Amino acid sequence: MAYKIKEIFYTLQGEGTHAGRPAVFCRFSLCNLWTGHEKDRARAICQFCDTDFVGTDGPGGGRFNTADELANAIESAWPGEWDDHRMVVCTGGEPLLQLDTPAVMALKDRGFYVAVETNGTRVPPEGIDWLCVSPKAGAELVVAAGNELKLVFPQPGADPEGFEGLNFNSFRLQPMDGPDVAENTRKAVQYCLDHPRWQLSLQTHKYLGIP
Ligand SMILES: C[S@@+](CC[C@H](N)C(=O)[O-])C[C@H]1O[C@@H](n2cnc3c(N)ncnc32)[C@H](O)[C@@H]1O
Ligand SMILES: Nc1nc2[nH]cc(C(=O)O)c2c(=O)[nH]1
Ligand code: SF4
Ligand SMILES: [Mg+2]
Repeated sequence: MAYKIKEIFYTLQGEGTHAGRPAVFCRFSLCNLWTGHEKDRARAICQFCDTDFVGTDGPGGGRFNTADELANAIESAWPGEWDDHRMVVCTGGEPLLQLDTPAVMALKDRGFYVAVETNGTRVPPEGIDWLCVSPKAGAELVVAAGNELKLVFPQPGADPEGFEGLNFNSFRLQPMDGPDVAENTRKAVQYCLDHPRWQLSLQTHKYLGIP
């Protein structure tokens, strides 16, 4: 199967438990909750997306015909040394529309710790090392277990209490970026203080001005 990839780039994981860790980001094209076109945003299921995942025209992006081709491109974005620390973050768009077992295995064969950022509407393939699920109001959640549940907050129709019984090791609130980010950050801080099972996840790359 061919993989449509928007961009491949090396940066620090900005969010969640692994914030600060160097990783290659592989951003898959396509999402099942929004076309990615601004004209469709108001009627999308997920309306607050901060990401351009349309097409294959970003740095390092393209169509990769096999899992090995994709994994080779990701490997070539990792700096030459430090091979013991290889990490890839598969994101998008919605990576689980395309990421399959052959791709995960090709990455693990090359020594990568494979992390995935998903909206939780698709069953993940075997072999993922770190699964971060970010549920969206109005979208059926089919992934009820994983490493990290990272809820964009506040989201009318997706209150944190609704997810507390799921099988995750870490529960995070990430302030919704956009015009109200300052207020959303204050609300997320207060929610964590009042409900200590929840920890704050900041999008640190945005504060740092890195990709
Ligand atoms: C662009 S999404 C791609 C992966 C997947 N489709 C998902 O939604 O989890 C990557 C992460 O950014 C989060 N995100 C998207 N838009 C955001 C926003 N406006 N503010 C804060 N986080 C946002 C998502 O919830 C997800 O955790
Ligand atoms: N630095 C950085 N960290 C991230 N963590 C999750 C991201 C994403 O878009 O999925 C992201 C991103 O786009 N950049
Ligand atoms: S599910 Fe993820 S990629 Fe899709 S529109 Fe929402 S935040 Fe963006
Ligand atoms: Mg991002």
